Amino acid sequence: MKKISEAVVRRLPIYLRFLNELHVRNIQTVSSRDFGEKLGMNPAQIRKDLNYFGEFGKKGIGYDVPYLIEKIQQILKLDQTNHVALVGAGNLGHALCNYNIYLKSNMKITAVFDDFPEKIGSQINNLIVQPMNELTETVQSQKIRIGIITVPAIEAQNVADAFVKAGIEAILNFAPKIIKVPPEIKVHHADFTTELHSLAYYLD
Ligand SMILES: NC(=O)c1ccc[n+]([C@@H]2O[C@H](COP(=O)([O-])OP(=O)(O)OC[C@H]3O[C@@H](n4cnc5c(N)ncnc54)[C@H](O)[C@@H]3O)[C@@H](O)[C@H]2O)c1
Repeated sequence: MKKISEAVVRRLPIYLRFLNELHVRNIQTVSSRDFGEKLGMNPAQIRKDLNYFGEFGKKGIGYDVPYLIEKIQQILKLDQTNHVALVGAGNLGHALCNYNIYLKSNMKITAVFDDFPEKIGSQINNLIVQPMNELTETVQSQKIRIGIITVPAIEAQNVADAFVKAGIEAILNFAPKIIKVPPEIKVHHADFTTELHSLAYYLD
């Protein structure tokens, strides 16, 4: 398969969410024009993105919604179970764990860790906050491959190192700090402040 750019990979979940909305409304087919209109995107871009993975659309008919959902789920590996570990059971960590109920059953935060003694053993929904010395064992026993960092910036690198040591393959980092990891580990930064700052550029 051709090398897929990160921009394409980042658009696929947006397509998937839109397709799931159509599916809930029992809509069976969608043209790339409708697709583009609803998402505020260029239909040619959507066709090009999907064509990287195969000929999913039919000329004059469009895309079969359930089929495309299945295909995008396979491409994104959302047809597999993806357990996620979160480190930092503070304000943001709580909010993300509370969001768990909106995530599909095969992609959920299944373990949460903190190093503050008073937090260890406390409960967030159905998750019990575990001590950091249980990270590696839990990651391995639950086959966790994705880690989320919600600790203060100054601690983010330590947590990233602990994740790497535990065998995590991808990290979503909410701390405003660039973390260094081996090249085979994929990191996404969810940076609230830089998002706001770059939006400010567009203000009159
Ligand atoms: N709260 C927000 O709305 C928000 C938004 C965007 C980004 N962030 C970023 O997310 C991070 C967390 O923010 P918060 O408001 O939840 O902070 P918080 O202080 O409420 O929570 C941080 C938690 O991390 C734990 N912790 C600290 N060092 C640790 C370590 N080495 N190992 C394990 N646990 C450790 C602390 O005990 C605490 O429970 C920060 O980097 C912050 O800048 C927060």
